[in-house]
Amino acid sequence: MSRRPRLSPTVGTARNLIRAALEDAQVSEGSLILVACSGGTDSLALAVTAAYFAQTGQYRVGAVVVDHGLQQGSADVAEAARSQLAALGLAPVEVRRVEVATAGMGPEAAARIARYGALDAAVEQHRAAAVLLGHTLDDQAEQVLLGLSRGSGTRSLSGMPPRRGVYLRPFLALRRIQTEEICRFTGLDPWHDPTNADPSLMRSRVRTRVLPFLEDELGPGIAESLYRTSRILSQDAAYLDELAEVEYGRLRKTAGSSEPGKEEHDGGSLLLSEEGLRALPPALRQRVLALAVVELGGIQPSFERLLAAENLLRRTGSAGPVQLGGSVSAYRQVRGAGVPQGHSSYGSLVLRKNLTIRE
Ligand SMILES: Nc1ncnc2c1ncn2[C@@H]1O[C@H](COP(=O)(O)OP(=O)(O)OP(=O)(O)O)[C@@H](O)[C@H]1O
Repeated sequence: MSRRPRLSPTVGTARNLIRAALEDAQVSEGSLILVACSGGTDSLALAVTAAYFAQTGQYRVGAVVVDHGLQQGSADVAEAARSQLAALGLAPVEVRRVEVATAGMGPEAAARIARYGALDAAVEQHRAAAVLLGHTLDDQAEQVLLGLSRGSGTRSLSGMPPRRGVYLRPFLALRRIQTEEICRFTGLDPWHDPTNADPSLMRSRVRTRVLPFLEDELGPGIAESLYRTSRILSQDAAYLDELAEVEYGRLRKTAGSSEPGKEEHDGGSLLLSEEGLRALPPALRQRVLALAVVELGGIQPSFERLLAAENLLRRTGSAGPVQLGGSVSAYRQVRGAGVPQGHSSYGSLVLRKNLTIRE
C-alpha cells in the first residue's frame, strides 16, 4: 500500500494564505506571479509554497532576486538563491543587479527604492499580475513597535498593507518560526542576512532584543498582539481616510468663488472653509489639512504642525502664517486685512506654497 507523503500543517496554512491573497486581489488563473526573493528564510519559504501553484497549473510562478551590490559577496548570495528557485521549477527566475544611490538617505531606504524599481521593471517586462513579498507577522510586529517608539498615528501603526497595487504580502499572518519550519521541511538552505543581527540598526535591535525582552517580561504573544493592533488600526485608518476625502472635497473652495466644493485651485494656494473645518472632529480636520498640503506638493505634516494650523481657527488666536509640511504654509484670512467682505477668501483658511515666513 502506497502512502502519500505527510504535508506539514504549516505548508498547508501557507498555501491557503497565498491562495486567499491571490483571490482577494482577483488575480486570474493562468497569470504570472513573481516572488520577490532575497534568498532569506521568509521569501524562500514563500517561493517553495508558491511553486505548488505552478505544479498544479493554476498560476505561472517566477521569481526575482535583487542584488543590491551593497555587501561583499552579494552576487554569490543572489546566485545561490537563483539556483534554488530554478530547482523549484519556477520560471522565469532572474537576478537583477541595481545601483543603490545612497545620497541624501540611509542605505536601507535607498536599497528599498532601488529594489522596488527593479521589481516594477520586472512586472512590466513580464506582464506579471502580482508580486509576492515575504513579510511575516514578526516583521509587522517590529514595524508597529518602531511606530510606537516614534509616537506615530493610526496610519503608521497599521503597519504594512497586505496589498498595494500588484504587491501582495500573503505571509503577514505567519510567524517567522513557521517560515523557518517550511524551509527545513522542504530542504531549502536560506541565506542569513548579517544586517539582521547588526546592533547598530534599530530594526535589528527590535528583532533580537526588544521583542524577546517584551515576551520575557509581559508573556508570550506580544508579536501576535502587535499584529492584532495593526489590523484593528488599519480598518480605522481606511475609514477615516475615506471620510476625510469626502470632507476635503466639500470644504475646498476655489480662489475665485465662495462656493465650496469647486475643484480647481491656482496651483500655489488652496482655500478651505473655516466654518466647515471648525465643525469637524480633530481626527478629520487634521486629515483634511494634510490632504490639502499633499495636494499642494508638500509632505505629510507632523502632528505638532497640524495642531498649530488648527490653532489658527480659534478666532481670538493668531491668524498665522504657520508652516505645514514641506514648503506649504497656512494662514487665516481675516477681515480688515484688505479683504472686502463677500470676497471668496474671507472665512477661509488659506494654504499656500512657498510663502516666506519669519518664525
Ligand atoms: N534582495 C531582494 N530581492 C528580492 N526581494 C527582496 C529582497 N530583499 C527583500 N525582498 C523582499 O522583501 C521582503 C522583506 O524583506 P526584508 O529584508 O525586509 O525582510 P526579511 O524578513 O529579512 O525577509 P527574508 O527572510 O525573505 O530576507 C522579503 O521577504 C522579500 O519578499
